[in-house]
Amino acid sequence: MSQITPQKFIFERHHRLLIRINSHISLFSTNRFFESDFFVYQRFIVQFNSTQRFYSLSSHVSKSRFIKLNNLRRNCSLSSDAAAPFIVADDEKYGNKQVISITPRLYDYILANVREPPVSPDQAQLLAMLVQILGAARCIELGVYTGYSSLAIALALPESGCLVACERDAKSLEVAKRYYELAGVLHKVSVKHGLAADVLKSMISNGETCSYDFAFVDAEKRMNQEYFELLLQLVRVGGVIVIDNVLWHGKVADPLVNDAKTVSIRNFNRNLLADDRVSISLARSKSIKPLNRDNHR
Ligand SMILES: C[S@@+](CC[C@H](N)C(=O)[O-])C[C@H]1O[C@@H](n2cnc3c(N)ncnc32)[C@H](O)[C@@H]1O
Repeated sequence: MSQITPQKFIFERHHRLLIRINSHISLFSTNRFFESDFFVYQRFIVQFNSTQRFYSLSSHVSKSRFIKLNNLRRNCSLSSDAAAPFIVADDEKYGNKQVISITPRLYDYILANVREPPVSPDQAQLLAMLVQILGAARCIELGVYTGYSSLAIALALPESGCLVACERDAKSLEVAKRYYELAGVLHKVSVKHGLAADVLKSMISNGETCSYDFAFVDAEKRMNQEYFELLLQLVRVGGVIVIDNVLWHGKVADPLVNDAKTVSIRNFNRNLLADDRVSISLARSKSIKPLNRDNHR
C-alpha cells in the first residue's frame, strides 16, 4: 500500500508546477529543482495540436523564474564530465531505482530531439497530475505490471472514470487487481489480459475511437510506433499520450548502442519529432524504473 502514498499526497508535498499547454506542455517543479537537476528526461508527453490554454498551478512562479531555472539547468548540465558514465547510482533510498546523469552527449541528444526540455516531478505524480489537469474520465494504460502507475491514474480519476489497463502477463495482473481492490478503485479499472496492440485494435473495432482522454504507454518498446498510431485513433483531439522511458537509460544517445530495441526507440523519437499531428514535450523524471523490471519489457 505504500506505493499509493505519493499519489495520495500529490497536492500536499508543496510541489509548485507550472504547466503550459499551447503548442507544447512545459512542466517543472521549483522546489525540487536543485536536488533533481542531474537526472534525465525520459518520457514524452504528447498532446494533440488544438487547445490554446495556459495553466498556472502556482501563483508564485513567474515566467522570468522559469527562464532563470532553465538557464541554470543548462549550465549545470554542461559542466558535467564528458567521460562520466550515464548511470551514476542505484540508490536504496529510492527503492533501488536507477538514476542517470546528464552528460553533454545526452544533453545534446535532448536538445536535438525535443522542442523544449522541461522538468517534472516523479513519474506517478506526473501521471496523476496530468489526469487531473485534463479532467480525464477515460484513460488507457499499456503495460500494467503489478499496477503501480495504473493505480496512480485510477486514484486520480473521478468515481465515474474508467481506466483500460492492458497487460500480457496474467500473474502481474492478479497482483495489480489486488491493489486496485485494496485502494478502492477496482470499479474504475477495466483489466484487459492480452497483447496491447490487439486490445487497442479491438477497442477501435468496437467503435471507441476518439473516446479517451489520456493514455500511458509502458509495454513493449519496439511496438511504440504501432501503439502510438492506434492510440491516435482512440484518444480525442486535445488528449494526452505519455510514453515511458524514451531515452532508454541514455542508450538512444550512444552511437555505439544499436540493438533492435534501442534503434526502434531512437527511430520512434525521431518520427515523433517530425510528426506535426501532435505537440510534444520530454519530461524529466527523477528516477528510472528498477533494473529488474527490464526483464519484463
Ligand atoms: C515496465 S512494465 C510496466 C510497469 C507499469 N507501467 C508500472 O509503472 O507499474 C512493462 C509491462 O509491459 C508488459 N508488456 C510487455 N509487452 C507487452 C505487450 N505486447 N502487451 C501487453 N503488455 C506487455 C510486461 O509484461 C510488463 O508487465
